[in-house]
Amino acid sequence: MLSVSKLSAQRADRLLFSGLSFALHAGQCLHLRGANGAGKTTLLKILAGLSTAQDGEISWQGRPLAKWGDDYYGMLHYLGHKDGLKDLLSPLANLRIAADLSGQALSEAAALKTLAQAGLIRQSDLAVRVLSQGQKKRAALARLLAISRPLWLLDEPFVALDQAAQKQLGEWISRHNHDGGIVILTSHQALPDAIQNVIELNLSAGCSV
Ligand SMILES: Nc1ncnc2c1ncn2[C@@H]1O[C@H](COP(=O)(O)OP(=O)(O)OP(=O)(O)O)[C@@H](O)[C@H]1O
Repeated sequence: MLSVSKLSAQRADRLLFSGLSFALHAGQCLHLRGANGAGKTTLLKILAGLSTAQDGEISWQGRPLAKWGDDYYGMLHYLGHKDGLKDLLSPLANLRIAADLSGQALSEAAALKTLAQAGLIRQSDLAVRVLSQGQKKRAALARLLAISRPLWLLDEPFVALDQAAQKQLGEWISRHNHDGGIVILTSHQALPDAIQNVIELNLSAGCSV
């Protein structure tokens, strides 16, 4: 379970949100909504342990993040606006290195199978720098399948994806929820139908779900 209690964030001289509280249980998906600049990315980064809140507490599995230390990073995938890929390496090499770094070694055959699921089999050996935006996004998203982690924090994951890839990502998220994983995502567009029982949190409007 991920629980957030009375969280507040200020950036520059602007209070983005305060008193933000919610709890997410295994299998739930939270859709963060709100106008440009409302603080969605800021909140995701705070939840990922990459940025600090002014006030409040976040706990994972009943334990405050401060007590988790670096072990917390092994619980989550954070996919931000930057895809986190090495431009000179191939999607295959990127995926295998990411898996190695996470301590979940991935054979070449398993990595290729994942890239096939991501629709990238023909591009698996090309340098990432020559891929299209959508293909780069697919290469980044392939990590979700290849490296098992319970918490997915996804910032605008559908941007740059074509209809088929959006539908497929919706199915991955649905399956992750079905397997007990938690997903928090931002999206300015409606979510694919496959994602069920979505909780919405509008940062422009309120602070609790
Ligand atoms: N390090 C920072 N220094 C100053 N201001 C910041 C910083 N980080 C974020 N902000 C400001 O905080 C506000 C919230 O930014 P954030 O990226 O969280 O918004 P968002 O809801 O994700 O927006 P969008 O829908 O446009 O992606 C913005 O006004 C942004 O300029």
